[in-house]
Amino acid sequence: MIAMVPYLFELLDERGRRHLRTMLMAQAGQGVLQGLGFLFVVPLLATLTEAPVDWSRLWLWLVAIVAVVAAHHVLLTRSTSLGYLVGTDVLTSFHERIGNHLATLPIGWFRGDRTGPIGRMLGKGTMDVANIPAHLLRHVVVGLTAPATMIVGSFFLDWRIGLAFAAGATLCGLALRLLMVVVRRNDDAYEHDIGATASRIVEYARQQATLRAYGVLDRPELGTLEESLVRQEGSQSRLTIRGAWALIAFFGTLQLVVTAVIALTVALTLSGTIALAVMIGVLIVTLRMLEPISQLGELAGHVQVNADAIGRVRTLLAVPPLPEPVLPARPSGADVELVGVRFGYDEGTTVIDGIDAMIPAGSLTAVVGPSGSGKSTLLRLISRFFDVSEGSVRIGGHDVRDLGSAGVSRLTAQVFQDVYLFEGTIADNLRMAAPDASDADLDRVARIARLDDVVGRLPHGWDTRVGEAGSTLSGGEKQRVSIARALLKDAPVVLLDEATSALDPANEAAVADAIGELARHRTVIVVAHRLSTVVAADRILVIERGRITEDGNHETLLATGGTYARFWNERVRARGWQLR
Ligand SMILES: Nc1ncnc2c1ncn2[C@@H]1O[C@H](COP(=O)(O)OP(=O)(O)OP(=O)(O)O)[C@@H](O)[C@H]1O
Repeated sequence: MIAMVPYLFELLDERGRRHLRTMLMAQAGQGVLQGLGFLFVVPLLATLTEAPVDWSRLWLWLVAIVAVVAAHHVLLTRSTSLGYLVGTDVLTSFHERIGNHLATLPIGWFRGDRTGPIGRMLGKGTMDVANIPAHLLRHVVVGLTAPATMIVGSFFLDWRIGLAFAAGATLCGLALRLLMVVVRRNDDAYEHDIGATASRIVEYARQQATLRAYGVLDRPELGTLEESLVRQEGSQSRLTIRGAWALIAFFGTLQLVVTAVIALTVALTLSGTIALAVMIGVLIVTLRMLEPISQLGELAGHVQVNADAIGRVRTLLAVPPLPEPVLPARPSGADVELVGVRFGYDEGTTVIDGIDAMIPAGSLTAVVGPSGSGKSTLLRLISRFFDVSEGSVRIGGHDVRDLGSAGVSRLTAQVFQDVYLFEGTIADNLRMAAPDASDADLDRVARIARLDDVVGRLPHGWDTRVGEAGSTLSGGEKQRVSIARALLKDAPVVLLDEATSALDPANEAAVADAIGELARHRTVIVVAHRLSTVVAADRILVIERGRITEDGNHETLLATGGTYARFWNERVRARGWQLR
């Protein structure tokens, strides 16, 4: 239970840590004072029942009790306000830390099934963690320190009663531990199922068009959304039922311990071992001890659920980021060199199988090859979305690992197959690449990327909102926005993954012109699917099964009569057929 405290320290910044430290000390003080307050009742009662009554001693104990109660209230006020403060610290620092960390993770980490759990972690997860210092920790610390003080104090009353308390506390501690283990196991399963359901719901909402196009409501190979919901309900009811049984076991143990202590105290009184006043005092202490311990039991489930949320945040923060150089290298030029590059997404698999190529600055290189041969993967390695398993990717004479992520990002601009536009206006989407770009800059790149006629046609021009993921624009229009964005970034190396989907002739011509413009003063490497792009390239690399099998320009490769010639002939045939 208390193990989560070091994790909170670990996750907070210096200011938050200071607040947490003071809060914990105030809460521990509160617990000790609560325990002492009840213990002081015993000598008070003993003094009262003496004949004659020693008034000065009686006053002394009364004053001691009043002082303890007053000090307890001061600490209670302080720790409560600090609890809210630390809760706010947690909320503010968490989103920042998680966000910063996500930005450093390899792109490969972001799989589709991670959207649900990340969303839940950033929403409910951070609220759960903030709840620990704001509400729960006080009950945990007081629930432990108050009984501990009473147990230590009870040894001064009578060692047998002290021993009985200590044995009872051990039993209750074990029952509490069992309760937390039960909650943790079942909560892990519940969180897993709820995260999976959240991912499915996101997919279900996003992919409605595809699902309806195929006349299906769901993807049966992943199990239906309904099945996910049923699984989630199942794990939720298991968590509730098993948690309730463990709680009943805890309270049963507590009642047993209390009954045993009361029976022992009465027996000791009847045998004349302890005085009647001590018995009454012990009974008061025993019954008062019940309150913080019961509260601890009732909250144990919540504490465990919230501690699990900390665990998940820690697991995320422990995912190693892409290594960054201490002193990033400075590139000279914009040529791209691949030296013995090997790579596989998963252990034991090979997608890129030893590629060597020198791509000079300012050239346009087309990469062609069968589907799945590794073309897009090559662009991802040049962008350093992943690190190579062997060999080296070099830009401007330096390994991308020595340039660092920021360096590679400055040097490269990407235009991907699946263009993703962010909710906002067309202008916002372009200014992502250059926040300070003027309206004139936007107009300039729009003309080059043939985006100007799209902007001119839309009712709100640059201020037209593109909808979530650019849903209000056509595929060709989105590509033009994406090319304009890359132009605005003005990076010396442009990596372009041409969409495989066919564009209408107007869009195709516009995109081809835009690529030509892009290539004017830049190193452009394009995974090409269109004849117009391939034929315009200075050089063509044919990739098959992760290797370069042909390397040359259009005429020489066509003359070779190999894979490229087949690719060319097939496309020409397909095009001719289309036109007829
Ligand atoms: N994120 C990923 N995780 C695991 N495997 C992947 C991932 N992305 C691609 N692959 C696999 O790597 C291989 C090469 O994929 P890649 O996308 O580079 O091919 P491609 O030549 O660009 O294909 P296409 O022309 O169809 O886009 C394929 O077998 C693919 O299944």
